Amino acid sequence: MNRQQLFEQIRKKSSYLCVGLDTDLKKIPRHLLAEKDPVFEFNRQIIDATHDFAVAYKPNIAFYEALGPKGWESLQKTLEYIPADVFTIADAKRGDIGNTSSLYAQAFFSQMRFDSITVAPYMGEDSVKPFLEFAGKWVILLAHTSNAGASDFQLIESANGRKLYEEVLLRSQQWGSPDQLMYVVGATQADKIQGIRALAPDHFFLVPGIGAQGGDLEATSRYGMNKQCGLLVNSSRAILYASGDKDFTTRARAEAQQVQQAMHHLLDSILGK
Ligand SMILES: O=c1ccn([C@@H]2O[C@H](COP(=O)(O)O)[C@@H](O)[C@H]2O)c(=O)[nH]1
Repeated sequence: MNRQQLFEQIRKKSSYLCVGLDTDLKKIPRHLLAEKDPVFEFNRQIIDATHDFAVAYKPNIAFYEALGPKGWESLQKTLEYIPADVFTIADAKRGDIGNTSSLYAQAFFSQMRFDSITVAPYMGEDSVKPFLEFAGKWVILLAHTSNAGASDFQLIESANGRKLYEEVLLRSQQWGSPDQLMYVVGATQADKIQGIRALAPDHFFLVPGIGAQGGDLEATSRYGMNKQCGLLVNSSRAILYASGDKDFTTRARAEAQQVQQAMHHLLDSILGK
């Protein structure tokens, strides 16, 4: 899916919601554990309940890897089940020396056919480039993350006065265009988003941190939106585990719809109808 198509989906659904598929066997409703593949069954029902409010799904790969071969199988089945007009993100945070990165890219883009993958930028250009060589695919580089530890390294200032995350944003723009590169920018420190948008005016941002982490959707949107929206705002636990019982799909749907409604108003008020 290219940038224009992504924007068209955002306009069509009046939503820039990404539902995070962080499917945890300890948290899904008990009755699903009797299914042959409880993880896929949970995801299938969540996708059915939310896809009209979501423009992206983001399985966090850790939740599947942790289950061994069965987890990879559930992931593949989930990916195949996601409707073709919905953007897919492998939240894998990969990145290694070039030849290894090439194989990670092959795994997620050729074998598994995700639209995009999250990549850690800290091994530098040669670790990111192999992902960018896949035509039609997206790299989502970690820039300013939503966790408390983001300040440990990302806020360190170099001699030129730039913080590390600013350096990531500026340098990486020489490696790929806004048609293939997005950035992870956490919603938990909305005060930073305006400055980040100034450094990367045209790129999409994947924004985790609303919902369970308490980030601010309104401030994120007001400071972070560009003329093509430029935001995919993720919520995982708040939607997936809105109920741990048999009504989990109804509650997940209501939660996703509530976020979509807020996004609908924000899109209208920031971008116009
Ligand atoms: O900076 C980051 C980068 C990635 N994540 C991931 O997003 C989701 C958030 O889940 P919630 O349940 O909505 O808090 C999860 O997969 C994280 O690993 C992030 O939170 N922050």
